[in-house]
Amino acid sequence: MTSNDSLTWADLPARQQPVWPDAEELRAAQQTLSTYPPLVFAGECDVLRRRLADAARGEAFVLMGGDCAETFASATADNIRDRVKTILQMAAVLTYGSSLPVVKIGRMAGQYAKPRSKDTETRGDVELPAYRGDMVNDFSFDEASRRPDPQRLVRAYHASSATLNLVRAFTQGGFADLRHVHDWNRGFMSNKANKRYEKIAGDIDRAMRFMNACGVDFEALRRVDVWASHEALLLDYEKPLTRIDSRTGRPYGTSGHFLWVGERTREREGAHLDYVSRITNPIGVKLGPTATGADAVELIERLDPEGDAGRLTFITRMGQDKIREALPPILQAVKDSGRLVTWVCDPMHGNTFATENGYKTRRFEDIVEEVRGFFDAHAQVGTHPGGLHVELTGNDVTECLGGVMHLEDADLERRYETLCDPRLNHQQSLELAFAVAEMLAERTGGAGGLAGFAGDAAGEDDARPDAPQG
Ligand SMILES: O=C[C@H](O)[C@H](O)COP(=O)(O)O
Ligand SMILES: C=C(OP(=O)(O)O)C(=O)O
Ligand SMILES: [Mn+2]
Repeated sequence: MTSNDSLTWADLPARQQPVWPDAEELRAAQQTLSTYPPLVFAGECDVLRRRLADAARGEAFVLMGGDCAETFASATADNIRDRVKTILQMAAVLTYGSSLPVVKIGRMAGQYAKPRSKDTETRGDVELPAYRGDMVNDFSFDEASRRPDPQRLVRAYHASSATLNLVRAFTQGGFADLRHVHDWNRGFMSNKANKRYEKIAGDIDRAMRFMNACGVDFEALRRVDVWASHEALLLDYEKPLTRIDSRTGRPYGTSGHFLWVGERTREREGAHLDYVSRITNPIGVKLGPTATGADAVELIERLDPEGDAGRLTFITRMGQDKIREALPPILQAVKDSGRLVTWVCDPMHGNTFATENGYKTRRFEDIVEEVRGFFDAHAQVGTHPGGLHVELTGNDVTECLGGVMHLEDADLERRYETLCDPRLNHQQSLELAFAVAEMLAERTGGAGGLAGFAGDAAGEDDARPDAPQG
């Protein structure tokens, strides 16, 4: 990777950017970032692009998950480990159910900036700038905390670097080896979902011991790839971290392997689409219910002109009440264009609402219903449901309603810790993986173990609101 001195950027309008109070402070922070080493490397991004191409063809399934908004304070070893473990557990369940490789991507090591519905927040008679993520300002509700501070761009780099270092240590050092499938469940509060997980882990363990006895070499399992992704929202952060790959002379965003453009910043003439059109990473664009088939085809022509499978992922976030109408025509238009993209379902962002007691939340059952609508839409059109994008944590928070614990409005205040959107807790994340594994198994013919898996579920968890049809 070489410096980005040769890169020039068009001066285009960018939505959702903070108003930095001091231009000189911003310039200094960007200068600092431009001297720092890349967080990820071009060759790694290329490998991920090939994995995403597998998912586009229906030969792999993507699991992307992590906080809505990472915070500097929560970038602790325990939190990062528990999030990685949750993703590994979900991936094991999905692989078990579908017999497909799962491409594991964290919403992690860079997810520090947020688009907001309103520029300001009012409490009582005080109005202050909205919290835009730790990369911009602090959540505390006072004037000094909410002032955008460019030094936070530099802190975000260091927090991302430390997070990525730990993720790499966990996943390359043997911790993510499938032979530790039981260990990932340790330390979590005992609940129905992880009891169910234990059964699958037992099956996987037995299969591994059988294969070991047959002389299969498991060394390759020691290393697992967990990639880093975030929304490429703050261009003042992304641009100084964009570098030229010395092998190919092409620019890569080096703040994360996979970068996406959000629903609020995907306007045609804006700086965000222009930015991702210039980098070589695999990229995503969120598509909400107002997107049309023509929009999708236009995005493909602009962002993947070379027709490079795995380059472009559409992350659809329609809402469970809209997906069955909104998604099929988009899938059909893309199919008719003859182009291949990776389709990923974000069942979170179209299903957010506020409770009477004032919490922003989502219902677990709505989330499952949107994924079901996603699978049905793909079955109807004959395209591949390529993956799942969720906001989750490994902690036992109470932010989303429902699930086997039947969390209700009154439970939310117990552990509502997110600074932006409500996340699935550990148990709800596993439950979702079970539900999606079944949808995948129906599609792929599934693993031999799936019949028992569905049977177990019906017998043990008949109280589950999303009880799978055995
Ligand atoms: O994750 C993103 C949120 O949905 C987005 O930031 C909007 O949140 P808000 O409506 O609370 O501003
Ligand atoms: C803001 C987000 O999503 P969207 O752009 O789909 O609203 C998000 O992923 O946190
Ligand atoms: Mn969010």
